[in-house]
Amino acid sequence: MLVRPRLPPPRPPRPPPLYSFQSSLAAFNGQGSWTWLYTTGAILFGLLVLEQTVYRAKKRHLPGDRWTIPIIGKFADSMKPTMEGYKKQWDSGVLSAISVFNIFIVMASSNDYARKILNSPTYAEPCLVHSAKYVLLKENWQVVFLTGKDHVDYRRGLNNLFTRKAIGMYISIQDAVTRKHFEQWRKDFGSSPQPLMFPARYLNMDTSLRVFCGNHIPDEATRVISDRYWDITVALELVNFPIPFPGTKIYKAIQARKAAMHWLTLAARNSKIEMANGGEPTCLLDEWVKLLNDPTYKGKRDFSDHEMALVVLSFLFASQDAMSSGLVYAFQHLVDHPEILAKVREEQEIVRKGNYETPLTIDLMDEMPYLNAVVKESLRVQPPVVMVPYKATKAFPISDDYTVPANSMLIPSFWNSLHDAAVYPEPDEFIPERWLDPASPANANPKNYMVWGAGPHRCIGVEYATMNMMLVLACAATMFDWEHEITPETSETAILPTLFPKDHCRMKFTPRKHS
Ligand code: HEM
Repeated sequence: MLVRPRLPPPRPPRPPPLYSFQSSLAAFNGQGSWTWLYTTGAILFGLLVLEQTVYRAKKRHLPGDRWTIPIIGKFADSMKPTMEGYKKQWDSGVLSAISVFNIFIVMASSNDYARKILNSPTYAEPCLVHSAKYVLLKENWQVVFLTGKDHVDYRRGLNNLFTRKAIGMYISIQDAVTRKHFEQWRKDFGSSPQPLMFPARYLNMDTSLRVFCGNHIPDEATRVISDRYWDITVALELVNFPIPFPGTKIYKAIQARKAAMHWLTLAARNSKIEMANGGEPTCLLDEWVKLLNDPTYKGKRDFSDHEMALVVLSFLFASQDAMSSGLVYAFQHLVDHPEILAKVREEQEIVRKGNYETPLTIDLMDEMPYLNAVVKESLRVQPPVVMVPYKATKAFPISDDYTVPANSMLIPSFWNSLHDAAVYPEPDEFIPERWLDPASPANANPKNYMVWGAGPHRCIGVEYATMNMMLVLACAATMFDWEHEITPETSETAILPTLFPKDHCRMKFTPRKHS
């Protein structure tokens, strides 16, 4: 008998796969694939045309590339900025346009336009690079980096920390810290030229921390914060990998900020305890706590330890790189102009009468107009901060024929103001004498001197920074003979984004013998 094999029941038909590589490949050979390709291509093309159209509509007649590089714009240039590149941009027009990752940027290079941006708080406010909110903490924007009336009120309170009386106290701290560092410099720089940049940065950090926090933090803290602060500096470059993955610059900067905030918060707490116990102020935090405890003080309110630490952190952020740049270039200008260094020493001799061990005071500093002119001129020739980023909060009619579109970045730059030959004849030359004649074009045009910015956000630390630079130079001029090793990179500029000589200024200091 023939037995028929039993057939399995028929399978239900398989549902079509959601995605099949084979079927896609096959489809590519069919009609639908071309439609898909054409559509995608058309969308991409449309987006690229839209990008160019928007760029050109915003740029209008301003100088700048006629077409922007798709998506990235001038990203490559902003990764490796050079002074030559900046100068080319500034000289291309008083207002000029660029685009980076579709952020439309208007650069203002004339004195009038730079000042107009800084003095138009209803249209423009300071903005920081993307990484800043990670590095300096988001809540800093609620308490320190304010704008408008909130900023004016907050700043009024902080101005009390930079009165002449307070600066007088800070000078004695600056003097002691500087002399301590010079003992070390004697050993480190004595035998052969060494790069000055990092020792100058450490000196500045140590001085600032002692001025701000006094003895409320231990010595080890100033070293830790100083060493790790470099991670913050490099993370605040114009362009950085935007997400703080472990190992990225922003990640390292966040760790550095956490270390700094730990010590700064402790300092605020210690200062409050000491002032509550009747102590006399010996640093900026003490001055502040004492002011807040004064029942007649109008700006009285509670400041948490954390908020006070944030303020000190923002002072460090605003001062550390700029002060270090200013100081390194001041050394370089003076050592390269021995006749000017000789005049600084002559003035020191007259004012201090050979008594170089006695600490400097604010009254003695008042008697050093030549040294003051040296600092002013050095900062003019090589300004630490050449531009500051602002943002147009609404359409900003900056000139009769151009309105900056809302949300554009606006970058007032100071270089051309500070190198204007009509105000500073021989603008690239280091000539402190131009500040000594009250009728000189330099003194007659104070609005050109944009080293400290202008308007409501003008630097709060002008006197503090000037005094500190004068003090360091006064001590170094009298304690050491200086030598400078010129290298092929001496006259090249590193943009970090404050300016430094590319070779970090190689100096030798040997103890000076006084007759
Ligand atoms: C050579 C050293 C320095 C230079 C060249 C410098 C330059 C500047 C510039 C250009 C601005 C921006 C101004 C604007 O937007 O109009 C600024 C703001 C500021 N600077 Fe300085 N600065 C220096 C040192 C310091 C020091 C020592 C401190 C702190 C003690 C400090 C604290 C600040 C603060 C808090 C701001 C923001 C002010 C605000 O938004 O109201 N700076 N500085």
